Amino acid sequence: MPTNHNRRGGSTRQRPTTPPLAPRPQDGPLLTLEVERLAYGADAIAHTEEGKTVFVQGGVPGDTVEAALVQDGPSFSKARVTRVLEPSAYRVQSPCPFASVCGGCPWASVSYQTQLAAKRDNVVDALTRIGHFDPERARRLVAPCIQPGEPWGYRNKVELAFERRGQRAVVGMHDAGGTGVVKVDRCLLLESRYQKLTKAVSGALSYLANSHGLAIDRVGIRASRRTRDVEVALWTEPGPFPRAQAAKILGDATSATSIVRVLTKGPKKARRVVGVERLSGAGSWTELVGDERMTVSAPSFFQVNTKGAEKLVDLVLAGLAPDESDVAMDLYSGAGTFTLPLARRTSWVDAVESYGPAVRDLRRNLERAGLDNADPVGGDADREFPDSDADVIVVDPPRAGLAQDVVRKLSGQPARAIAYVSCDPATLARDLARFEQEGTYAVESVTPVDLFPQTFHVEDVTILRRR
Ligand SMILES: C[S@@+](CC[C@H](N)C(=O)[O-])C[C@H]1O[C@@H](n2cnc3c(N)ncnc32)[C@H](O)[C@@H]1O
Repeated sequence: MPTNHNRRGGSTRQRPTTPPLAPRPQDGPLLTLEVERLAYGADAIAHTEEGKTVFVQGGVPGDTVEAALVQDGPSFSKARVTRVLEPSAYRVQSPCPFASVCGGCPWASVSYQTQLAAKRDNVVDALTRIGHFDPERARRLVAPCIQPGEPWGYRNKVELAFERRGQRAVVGMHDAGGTGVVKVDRCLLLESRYQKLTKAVSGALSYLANSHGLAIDRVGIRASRRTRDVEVALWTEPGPFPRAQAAKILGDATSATSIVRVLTKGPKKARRVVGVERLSGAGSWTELVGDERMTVSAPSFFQVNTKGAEKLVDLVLAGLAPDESDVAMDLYSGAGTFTLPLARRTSWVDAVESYGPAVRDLRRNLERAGLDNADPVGGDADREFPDSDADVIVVDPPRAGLAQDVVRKLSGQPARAIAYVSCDPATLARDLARFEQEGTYAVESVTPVDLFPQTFHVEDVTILRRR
């Protein structure tokens, strides 16, 4: 019996038509599995008769499937659904014809209400297992997962992978197995008016790459329905590059308002950005988040779900209730998603962000908004920890979470409350346990927000209140 889904929603009873994936020559033996639940990851979980855990790609809780073994380790195995023998009531037909081959939407066949319930369960599970919170308290702390917008067409950004196959170049999405690239005609995760941009960019770049033999690491596309800005960013190593041709071909294919080249150096897994070249148009991309106008350069972080970002801002402001006499702190500020709303509501904001271009974006965004009561500092949040007493604090670190020293320094602050925005339940759970050990702040609430429907990812806003 699946544990982490609910039974709401008539649409959950539709039968799947996504074609099952036939066994491949490299696959192992076929297993018959009953899929139990969704974990924090792309695959669902089942067990063999002997009790061994199997991570099942393409499985939906409640399904009985035939699955090909693709990896058999000592403590767990991995398998891939080749046939759905008895579909779960929570299996839906994905509207995307590429869902079974593209790696972008591993939960596309899971009903949306089941996705929301599983995300909350995964956060409760992380707090209990990793943060060692009492299970009953963890369940009380974690709110139901909020749906900020539509479960499809929510993204303002997609990334395309680039693969050379002999003389040809293929530009598309990473495949579901994570080993290759699949071409997709349209990506249903993008805002509806921009879904065909993937095909346009892929076609233009395949042509350019074939005729110029150029290599590209990846391609970022950002598109805003609100400002109508479209940016195409080509990530490449420094060196000769057909700049004018790239600008012309991509411009004709996409009508982009900005085309840039992001220059990177270093080993594949640890590439460093060493510069951004404007090939045509604005050289940056602008989105509206609530009342704020946010301009970001291609390598700067920006939430991919604009309505979701607005929900995060609402939750942070509701939890902190800042007022005009307050001093605020915004660590890991990026281009200012939280800095600007805080600056409008408080007397002063100390912002810290390690990535240079994002600090420049933040300065520009503040200046354009006419806000001069914020101090954006470039550097590591620990080393550049503001030398001020804050009344309210926002932290929004990357996946790795907070350094232990940052938790210690935050715990020495006199603030009324801290809003911790997190994209990783495991590091969030670890850090919340550390906060409670420090003893100054107690976790008041954890609210999951679904910024990434059709995937296992979840964003959380935690409010820590001074004891
Ligand atoms: C999840 S993003 C949040 C950005 C911003 N709050 C927003 O909502 O757009 C995390 C940010 O932390 C920055 N960052 C990463 N490591 C950092 C560090 N050690 N100190 C300060 N900032 C860091 C990243 O460059 C990125 O902009």
